[in-house]
Amino acid sequence: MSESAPRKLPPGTVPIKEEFLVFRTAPAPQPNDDAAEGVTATTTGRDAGDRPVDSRDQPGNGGKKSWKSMSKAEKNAQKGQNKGRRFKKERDELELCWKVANGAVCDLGTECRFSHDIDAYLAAKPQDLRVPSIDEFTDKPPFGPDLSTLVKPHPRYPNVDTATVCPIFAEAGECRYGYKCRFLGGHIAEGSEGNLTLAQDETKKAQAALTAHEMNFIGAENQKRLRSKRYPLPISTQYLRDIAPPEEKNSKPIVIDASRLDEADYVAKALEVSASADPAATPTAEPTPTATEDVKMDDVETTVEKRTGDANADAAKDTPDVPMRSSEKNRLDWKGKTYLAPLTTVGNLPFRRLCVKLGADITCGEMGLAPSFLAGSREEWSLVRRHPSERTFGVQVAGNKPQFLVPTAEVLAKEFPSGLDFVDLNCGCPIDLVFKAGSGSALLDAAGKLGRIIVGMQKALGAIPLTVKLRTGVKDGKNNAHKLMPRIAAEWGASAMTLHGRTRQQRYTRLADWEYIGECVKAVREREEAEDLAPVPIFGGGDCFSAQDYWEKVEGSGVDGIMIARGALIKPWIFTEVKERREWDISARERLDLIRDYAEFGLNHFGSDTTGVNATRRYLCEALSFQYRYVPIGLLETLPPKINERAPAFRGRNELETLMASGDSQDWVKISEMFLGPAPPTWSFMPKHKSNAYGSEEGQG
Ligand SMILES: Cc1cc2nc3c(=O)[nH]c(=O)nc-3n(C[C@H](O)[C@H](O)[C@H](O)COP(=O)(O)O)c2cc1C
Repeated sequence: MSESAPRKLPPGTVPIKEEFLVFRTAPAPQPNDDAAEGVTATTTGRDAGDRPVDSRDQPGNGGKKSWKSMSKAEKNAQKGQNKGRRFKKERDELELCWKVANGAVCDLGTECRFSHDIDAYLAAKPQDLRVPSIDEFTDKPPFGPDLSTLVKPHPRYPNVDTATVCPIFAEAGECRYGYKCRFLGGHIAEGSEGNLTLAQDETKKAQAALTAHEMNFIGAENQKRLRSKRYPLPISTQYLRDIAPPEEKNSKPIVIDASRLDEADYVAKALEVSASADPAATPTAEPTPTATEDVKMDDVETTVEKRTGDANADAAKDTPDVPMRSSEKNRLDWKGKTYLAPLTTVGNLPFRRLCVKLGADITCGEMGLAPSFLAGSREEWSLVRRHPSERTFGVQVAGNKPQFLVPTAEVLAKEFPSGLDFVDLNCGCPIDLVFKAGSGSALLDAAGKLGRIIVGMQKALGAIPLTVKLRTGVKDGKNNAHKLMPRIAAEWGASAMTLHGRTRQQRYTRLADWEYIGECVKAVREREEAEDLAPVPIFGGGDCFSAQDYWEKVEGSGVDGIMIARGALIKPWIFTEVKERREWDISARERLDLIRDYAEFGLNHFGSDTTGVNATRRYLCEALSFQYRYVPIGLLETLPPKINERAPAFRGRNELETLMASGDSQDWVKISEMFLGPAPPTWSFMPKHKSNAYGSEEGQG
């Protein structure tokens, strides 16, 4: 409770009503979004000496050393990312063979290194879980039901809860995790000998082909062909020959060399590509997700014909240096649509699915690295996965030269002619290792190369449109997007552009430059008009945090829409607000219901076995590491809320709301346990940015 209020809040503080403020008014530490995106202090050329006043300077921080009393080395160790964090894969103690787990016979027989004894496995297996319905929750501790007690244990298999519902079975009519599923009681039947068998729901299975199966699987054979450089790349080979300097053109054969993976390797490590911990991307031993490649969504089907190999063949015959016009491709009709920005780690498929449910029209996968795609990396190809609910979906690729990016585009187009609505070229990534390799935002300062990349990728993609995501420039005071963007659209033929209104050097603490975004839109439109070209969609990005903000920025700058990133991470319902042009005072229970949705989507994607449950838990905690930053708008003196304001310590309108505002990573684990059952004793969550790892010294009331 507020003991010393009223006190004047410092400028830049979230205007929380006095009755919700707790004993002190110092704002919470500014969350480090640069670290969350993967940007280090060296990227920005600034030290964290400009760290805002934070609660580590306050007494009562759990016995930890105060910020002021730390040595420089200790401060350095505290700031930025938790680089050493690792997430261990949780497994069952007794490992059951995947074939047997699915009711099949294992050809390896006694040679198989996994158990074939279902009864022994079920006896040793941790007990079933269930995702409680939202009606079982209240606003007061303990908030939800005790998941350690099974509702209706099976008479002979006491670990199996016959009252549970398996989220995968509920959607797909079958569960690919079979006996290994932690929601097994949701899909068992009694065998003739009193044994357990696996149930199937044929009606659901038929429906699921259109609504539930994820799309865009490259397949093991293609990965192998990529790895061994046997994947045919006629369009790229021709294009790279055509753009090669005259002395090289005829002398040596063009080799698309994806074996030079040192760049990709270290970048991938630095980025901690989310899929590396994604059990859905794990190989052969685990179940192959149900039929996917030939699943087509209704509306996608209509475009299939337009995107057949013929378009590719035509592209190959084109004159090499003449860009393919966006008018020759599937047009992107993006006006008035909402766009969830690509987000490494946190913009995974379950999160995108949640945002789609809440109104996001366009979604884009996490950034993947072109050399890793070409090396057939399983993790990279898992980033291409799409849920059928994603109506307009693209994948994002980063790379430093046509030799990587054009072939990657060719493989994408060949493998997923109906599974991708666009491919996005990353020209904005600020991360040191990406930038220093000449990828991401480094391309902003390499116009000639950028042109060759865009023209080549457009050709290789055939009917699939290429879009480009930019920052305003590399260095502060040296914006150059206004010069590049008209060329990207009019000269090189990209089909859409998105512009994050910051330079590479600029940190999130300074606001995006929306006036400059407006100047860039104007420059593009002038050039298009002068050359009688149809306008391509331009989306702006930066700091959008409310419906009011969205529409003011759209109207003020002339963009066709806004690509939302952190706003969606903190409040995924921002898409509903934008569409309905209202600010939503969402209740804590409504928010909890969205967390429940995320848990179910996560189990569907990452898996419902022990490994999948804990991968879901990990990504749920990653999501909560942003969502706790939401200050309920019913607590505010004035609207709209702003993303760059810092929250003073506050309490919610009830205990659940207070819990959801906790910055303590242990509380995020606690929330995950409400839906996923107790975290294993060996499991821990370390957030990406250290300000969170420090725990909730703010004392949320
Ligand atoms: C955690 C995080 C991950 C991001 N990952 C990517 C990415 O993979 N690709 C990309 O182009 N931008 C990425 N970005 C940048 C965002 O897409 C967006 O351009 C930027 O955050 C500005 O928008 P905002 O102010 O709405 O957050 C990331 C940003 C954050 C905070």
